[in-house]
Amino acid sequence: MLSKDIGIDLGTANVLIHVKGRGVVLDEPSVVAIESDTKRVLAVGEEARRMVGRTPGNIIAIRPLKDGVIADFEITEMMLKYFINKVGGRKWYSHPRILICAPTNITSVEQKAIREAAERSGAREVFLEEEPKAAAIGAGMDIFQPSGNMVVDIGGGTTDVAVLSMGDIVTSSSIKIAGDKFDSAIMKYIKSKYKLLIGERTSEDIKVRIGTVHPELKMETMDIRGRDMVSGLPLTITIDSQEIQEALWEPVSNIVTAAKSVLERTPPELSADIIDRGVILTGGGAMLHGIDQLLADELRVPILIAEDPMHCVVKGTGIMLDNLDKVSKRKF
Ligand SMILES: Nc1ncnc2c1ncn2[C@@H]1O[C@H](COP(=O)(O)OP(=O)(O)OP(=O)(O)O)[C@@H](O)[C@H]1O
Repeated sequence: MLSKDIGIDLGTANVLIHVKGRGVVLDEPSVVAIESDTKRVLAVGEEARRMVGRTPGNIIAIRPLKDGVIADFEITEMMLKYFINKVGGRKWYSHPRILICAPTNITSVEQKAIREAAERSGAREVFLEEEPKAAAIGAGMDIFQPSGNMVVDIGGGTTDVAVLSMGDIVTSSSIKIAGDKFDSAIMKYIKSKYKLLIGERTSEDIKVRIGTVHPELKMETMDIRGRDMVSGLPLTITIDSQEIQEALWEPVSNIVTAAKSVLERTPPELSADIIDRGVILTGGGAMLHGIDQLLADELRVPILIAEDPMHCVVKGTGIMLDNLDKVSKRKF
């Protein structure tokens, strides 16, 4: 029987679960496939993600969290319960405490829905924490000292920028521009330049394989397939990293602006600490080629990519559960 505490990163793109003593035990896309007429759930997570853009009319693959908010909370609840049961099964009878990092901008109604979903899955107590705090802790920062630590967490739906000191957020900004917006910017660019329609998964693949925001550092090409808007037939074209840099310019400059605005609002003593320690990048978007170099050029402070950036938030939830007396214990 398990009585372990569990930490959950309920992300727009991925859900990760950390169980005390076992580490990260689940890492799956936030996708649910349902039959549209009966609303029957056909698949959750990786299996459902493989269906995105490839389903017949009566099946839809839904991403219940979008742009950092819960777009469909019934499905979110279903997904959350499915994942909690998957890692604990019937063994959760001794009721774990669950700490969840959810998108920053969720409403109190959505918070309640998440709490109820977690409770119905067997939680004894449910805590909510802010994502950038967990990201900073999971990246190895000691945010409990009276000194400045800055984190930029680029996820799927939101980018959270925060300066933390003495266990709390001092200045922050959260914008709905992150990995998903990068993918749609690539789709839009290819549609307008080549009159070629590509899907979400192809676009993400392009970003990960040849995408860059610093063209001097990378020049690769890739053949991509889609549907020609003129003939309506399948077509293959070749694109390069410089074109992707052009496509990503707008969303990436919004992230630079958000980071600058946080620095501008940071008290000078804390700014000095940030110059010494550097800014830590977390989230999947931290792996976008050249983003560290670009931010270093623009912000004129050292930028470091966290080790294992996609696991920082969930690792942070694990550490916070061990130190519940130090964290804010925002039970919701
Ligand atoms: N190598 C890579 N290069 C660029 N982007 C990447 C790479 N690997 C993953 N990503 C992107 O990272 C994003 C997912 O990151 P992450 O799992 O941290 O987000 P999330 O926590 O689910 O989202 P949010 O924090 O907004 O709720 C996706 O948009 C994915 O395409």
